Parts: sequence; structure tokens; C-alpha cells
Amino acid sequence: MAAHVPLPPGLPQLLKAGTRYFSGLQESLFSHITACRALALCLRTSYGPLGRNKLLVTHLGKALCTAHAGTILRELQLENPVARLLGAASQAQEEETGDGANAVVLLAGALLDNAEKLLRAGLPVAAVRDGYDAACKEAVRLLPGLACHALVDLRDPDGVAWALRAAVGSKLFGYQDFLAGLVARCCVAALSPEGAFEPDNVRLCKVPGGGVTDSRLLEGLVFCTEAESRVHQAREARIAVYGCPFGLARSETKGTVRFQGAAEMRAYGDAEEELLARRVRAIAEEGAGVVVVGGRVDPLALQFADQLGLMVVRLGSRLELQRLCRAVGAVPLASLVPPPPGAMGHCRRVHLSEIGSTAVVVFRQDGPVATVLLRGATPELLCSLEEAVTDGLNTYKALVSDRRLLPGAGAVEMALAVRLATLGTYLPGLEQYGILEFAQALKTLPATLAENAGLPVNETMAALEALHQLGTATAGVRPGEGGAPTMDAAREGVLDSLLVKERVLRLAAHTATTLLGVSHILVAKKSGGPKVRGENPNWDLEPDALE
Ligand SMILES: Nc1ncnc2c1ncn2[C@@H]1O[C@H](COP(=O)(O)OP(=O)(O)OP(=O)(O)O)[C@@H](O)[C@H]1O
Repeated sequence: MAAHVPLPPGLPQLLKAGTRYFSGLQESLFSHITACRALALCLRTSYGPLGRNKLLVTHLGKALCTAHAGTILRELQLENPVARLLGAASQAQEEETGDGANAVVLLAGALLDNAEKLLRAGLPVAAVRDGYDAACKEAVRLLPGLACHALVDLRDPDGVAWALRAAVGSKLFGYQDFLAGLVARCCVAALSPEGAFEPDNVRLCKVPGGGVTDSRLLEGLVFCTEAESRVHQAREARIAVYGCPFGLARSETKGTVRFQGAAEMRAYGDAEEELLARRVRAIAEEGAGVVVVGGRVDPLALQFADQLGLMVVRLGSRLELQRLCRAVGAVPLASLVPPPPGAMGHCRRVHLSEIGSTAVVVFRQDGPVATVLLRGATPELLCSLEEAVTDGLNTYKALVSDRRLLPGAGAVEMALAVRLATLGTYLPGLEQYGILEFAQALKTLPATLAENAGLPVNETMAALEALHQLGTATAGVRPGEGGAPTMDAAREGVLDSLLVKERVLRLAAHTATTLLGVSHILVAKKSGGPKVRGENPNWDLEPDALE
């Protein structure tokens, strides 16, 4: 029998069986740069006002057609650990500022791509990271000097609309003037007297049908639901909100009740009915006029509510319940008990109405809440419309914190690239190569805008760079047909929030330097548990063609 020869001790022997590990430049660094490049290439076509949509089929079989990087990354279930890190950075941008998620992936992807060139040429990783750090600091320092506009009055709808044109136009190009005006009026309506703005105070109500220009601002909160009760309106109503069903609670587990006879059975039913009647009566006696519930509505409870003149509304989403509670000042209750003092909200008028052929319940309320009614012929159009309005609301929120605006359409990236290239050329030491590559990476954003707009990329980039070299720091890419490929972004009203741009630069540089600092990738073996059913590899074939 052959003797057992122990393997020489090394990393594989230290790890649990099945752990995969990658080390060295080739295996760990270049391979994960390739993964990030693939993700950036995927999102590249969706950048800018003429970016194309992605058709996503989620794991639940729902089809989504979107160009919004945040949605795409959320639905793409990334397996590669490095691509997941880049995706997480982009989602952090989306959560913090609500905009610029695609720019983070594109810039970080370009930074990693350019770093590969330097590393293959023999530059140490530390020199590239130092160069990127220095370039990022310098770019962030230069940003305020490039600001071309500041929002003077947060309550001036025209000024706000001018500032939001690019944010809403990048998702629904062609409707930017109409939509920016609509979003601006809505933001001003939802701005609190103290000057705080919460995008959650704005409800987006999608009603299929009509055209985009039929979208309008509605006073108060509007929900696409029907009133369950016979009472369809209430004035100066006190509102009780329940997160539970409107009826008696049922246990999660099965129970058995044994009756000795028909009388016992009838008595049991009567007791339940009596209990329910008492509960609904107690709510009405506390002074509630409207009951909003988050669960199913029991027909018997509804009958008692009708007898007592209560209006009952069911909201299907927890988020909608929270929004309503915030707007009317109610505290959501977890069981059908009489509302304690202070738990009920108040609303000037609640009524059932109809928009198109869709029933809606309107909560008219004085205060910083508003609803945007979105109209569109197809679900895809409604989805793009929602993304455009959401981007506008998030940009307004960023403007409430910092009112400065930068020229958009790739102008600010090109201006920074020109300045960093000058700095890199005259700086001694190895850092300069990192700075020069950072400048090159910044040019990817205007180049992508030009590419997606169908413009000749090299020609457009040459013209843009020449304008910036001559000192026009507001020159950007002009999407659309005809005319010159460049424009004055500040004059055309294509403006980006300084806060959003600054976060994009910081997050992309931080992600790139973090990934460049990875020396080993260790992937543990997946833990056990029930086997996940595999994906159907032939999803695009007819069922009868499947093997
Ligand atoms: N009308 C326009 N003309 C030229 N450029 C525009 C116009 N509207 C928007 N842009 C530019 O498009 C870029 C933003 O595009 P987009 O919104 O697709 O990217 P993002 O904000 O990074 O991604 P996401 O919104 O998916 O998070 C900005 O640089 C903006 O200046």
C-alpha cells in the first residue's frame, strides 16, 4: 500500500476543503478588473438621456423594462464577489442621493480598466492607488469652482424647474420641460415651512391610460384603491390606522373546536359576532370617522362599520400606510383595539373619486404632502415616468442641502479631465501616471453620452476637449440630431447637482482603490441546506422544444 505523503503546508491546507482562492496580479487583480469591466459595459448603454433600456425578467418571472441603474443592479443577482462590491457602491450612491448610480459604475469601471494598463506596464499597485487618491482629492477641490448656477429660492417653481431639467430629462428625454415643471410644483408643495424636504411625502400614483402630458399634480394624498364601505366620503375626519386585518385575528396555526351540539355552535358564532361588533363600536365611539387598514376586510366587520357610518379604506402596501400615517399624524396600530389618545390622525376631507376608469381615494390635507398623478399608455412608459420623477425629487432633496449646480452633459467631467491632465503632466514621481489615467477615465462619461446619442465619438470628444482647452468650462455633449455635437450646458439648462457629482467622484475613486488593494480572493464553499432549483437553461425555447 502506498504511504500517505502529506502535502507541503500552504494556504490551501489552511482552508476548509472546497474553498477557492485566487492570488497574485493575474488571478486576483486582473480577473476582477475584467468582472467590473463587464458590469460597466452592461450599464454603459443605459447612461444619459438617450441611453437604452434593459429588459429584465426577475426571478419571479416579472418583466421590467428600465434604464435606471439602481433598478438594474437590484434585479441583477450578481454572483461574482467583485462585481457585487461595485454594485453595492452604486446602490450606496442611489440610497444616499437617489441619482448618479450609473456614473459610479462607469467611472469606477474606467478607473480599474486604466489601472490595468499601468500595472501591466510595471507600476506598483501602491503608486496607482496614490495617484487615484490624489486625483480624487484635487477633483473634489476643483468642483465648487466649476459651479455655474445656484438655486436662489427653493420655493420658486420656475427656478426649481430649471435646476431639475437634466435630472428628469435623463430618463424621459423630450418631456423634460413639462416634467421638470410638474416635479418643481410638487417639490415646492411638499417643502415643509422649516425648509425640509422628504421625497417620501410625495406620492406617485400611476394610472394607465392617457399621455405623459396628462400627468398632473394633485393636492393631498391619492391612493389607487376603493372605499370598502358604503360611506364614500368624510369631512374633518379623525383617522384610525391599523396595520392588521379589519376583523377578528386568526391564529397562524390550525385549531380544532369541538361542539357538543347545535346550540353550542350557535353560541360560539354569536360570541364572535358580538366581540367584533363591540370592537368596531369602540372605534367609532372614540370619534374615528375613517378607518384605514393594511389587511383583509371581514364582511361582517364591514357591515358593522356601515351601520355606524364609518368609512373603511384598505391599503395594500406597508409603505403607503406609513406615508399616510406621516401625512395625517396617525400612529399605526397592530390590532383592532380602540385607538388610544393621540393615535388618531386628522384629515380635512377624504373622498372616493375616479381618474380615467381607476377608482382612487383622496386624502385632502393641508401640509407638506402632494401626489403626482402619472399617466401613460403602457406600463413601460409609466415605469420610465416614475423613474424620471423620482430622480427629480431626489435631486431636489440634494439641492435643499447644497444649492450649487454644475454644468451637465459631460461638461464638468471634461473640465476636470483637462485640469487633472495639466496637473499630472507637471507633477514629479510615479503618482502622475495615476492622475493622468484618472483624467482619462473621467472622459469616459462624456464619451458614453456621445456614443449613446449616436454622435461620432472621436469627433465630438475632440471638439469638446478643444472648447475646454480654450476655457469654455460649460461645454457639454449635445444629444439629438442636427447641429453641432457640443453645446453650452449652462445656457441650455442641463445642470447637475454638485452634491451628487461630488459623491460620484468620491465613491467611484474609493471603490477603485479598494478593489486595487485586494491581494487575495477567498471564496468559501457554499453552505448546505435545501438544493436551490436550477434555472431553466432553455428559457427562450418553446416548452415542447425542451429536452
Ligand atoms: N438633455 C440632456 N443633454 C445632455 N446631457 C444630459 C441631458 N439630460 C441629462 N444629461 C446628462 O446625463 C447624465 C446622467 O444620466 P443618467 O441619469 O442616465 O445617469 P445616472 O444619474 O448616473 O444614472 P441613474 O439615474 O440610472 O442613477 C448627466 O451627466 C446629465 O448631465
